[in-house]
Amino acid sequence: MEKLVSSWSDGKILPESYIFPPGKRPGKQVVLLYESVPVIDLGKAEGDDHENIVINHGVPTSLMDDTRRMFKEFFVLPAEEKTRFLSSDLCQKCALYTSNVDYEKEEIHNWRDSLRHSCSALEECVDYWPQKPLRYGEVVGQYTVKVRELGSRILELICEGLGLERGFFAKELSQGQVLAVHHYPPCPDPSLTLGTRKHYDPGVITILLQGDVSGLQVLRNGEWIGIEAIPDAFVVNVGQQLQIVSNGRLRSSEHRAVTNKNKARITGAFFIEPMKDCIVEPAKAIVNARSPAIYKFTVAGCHARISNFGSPSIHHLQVVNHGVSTRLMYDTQTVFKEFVELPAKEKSRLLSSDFSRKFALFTSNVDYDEEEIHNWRDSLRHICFPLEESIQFWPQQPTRYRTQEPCDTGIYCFKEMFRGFKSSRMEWIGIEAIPDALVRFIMPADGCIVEPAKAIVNAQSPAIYEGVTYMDFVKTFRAAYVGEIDDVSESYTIRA
Ligand SMILES: O=C(O)CCC(=O)C(=O)O
Ligand SMILES: [Fe+2]
Repeated sequence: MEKLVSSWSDGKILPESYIFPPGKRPGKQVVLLYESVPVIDLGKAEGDDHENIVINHGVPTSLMDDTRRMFKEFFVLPAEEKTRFLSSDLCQKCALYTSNVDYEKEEIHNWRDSLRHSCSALEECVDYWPQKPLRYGEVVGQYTVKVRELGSRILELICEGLGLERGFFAKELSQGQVLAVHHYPPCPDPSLTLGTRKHYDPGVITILLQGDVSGLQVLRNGEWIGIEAIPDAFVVNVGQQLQIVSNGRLRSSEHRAVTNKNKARITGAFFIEPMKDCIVEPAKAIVNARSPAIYKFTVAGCHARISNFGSPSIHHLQVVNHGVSTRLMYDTQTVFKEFVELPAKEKSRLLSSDFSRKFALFTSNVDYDEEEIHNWRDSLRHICFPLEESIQFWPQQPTRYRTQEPCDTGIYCFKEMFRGFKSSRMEWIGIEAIPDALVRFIMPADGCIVEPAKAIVNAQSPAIYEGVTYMDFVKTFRAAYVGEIDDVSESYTIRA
């Protein structure tokens, strides 16, 4: 067993075995902090998938502080006190190791030491935990009980969101509970190494206590984004086995931890996992003919990677807990309905098959005259962005259609829901209202070049499509629509 980083590092030398290859290093660039990690306020119970920051979580701040103190006191103990826990066998009830348990096999090491112990059932494990500092068992014991309660509440919310019966996760799917305490000593050059290399958490959920030093980063759209350390908050990660159980509706995201030049960072990751041998599979209640299972079952103990039936890409998402009030959604539908019920004369003034207009009411499709068979629908389509400029082109009847007051308007919700897109390249936003359905499109601005994102294209994964201006893309799209060409994406595929 190699020595702990903290027992040999003087903070000045970074051995070669810790230097990651160029493409895997964090580099020197400043990583943006994630501005909008969804915050679950358990006073209000809202959230979404991936990472969430949880506040009002019911774990007393004093207990969080005491726990962090215990972690710190453990790691500053003299080396000989810690030696007896050294082990790379994760089946041990308590193991202290450096980098990873497969230190011997890995080429490059993580700049960290970790203490990992099981927490369930507490009475059975606590005696195996460190005896020093003296209050470790008492304080960390209480902490794990509270975090476990928090985990149960979050899992109940997830049940509700997924439409599963209460208590779905309460038994074997969440009986495994493990705490990993990571110590990242100050590192001579954080740009060259990693504290925790990129990975997905394998379990159901992870409740991470980041403390007061940031370092956690998540991969979003090919870019690493930092999650700010808020001492009183937890970061909750969706694990890969929850991704399976939710049949892909909740997604686990790749993350890593970077090191810090001046400060030691100590974090506590509480993993809620299925019991070994428990069968993990898409929940039967959410799998049906329209939404078939996309994952095979796997046995928890053997779980290494998600086994996937088909393509891992998401084509459609259903969003719940989206922040648009039910009242507002209902009002929106009512306003559409009122529009549809207006006398034909009133609406005929608005008929147009010209999509370049800011507003068009049409039947079937804009190319009605050319198509052989029509769709059984009438549609209203108008631009929504920027709202202030486009709203004047919208229907004047019913009068509420244009209202911008929050809460009793038909359209305000979209402004709320898509606020975030204002600064992006996705400028052209249209909506189509069909009596019973509403479709909102978010599209690039006309001149915008649409191409594979540079950050995800590289030698191993070269671009498979060439870039195209959005305007040209629309022309090809229409040609495919009327059957002049077969497939839009084919037109832009780069041939070897
Ligand atoms: O220490 C951190 O910030 C992340 C730790 C982590 O991702 C893990 O233990 O799975
Ligand atoms: Fe993790």
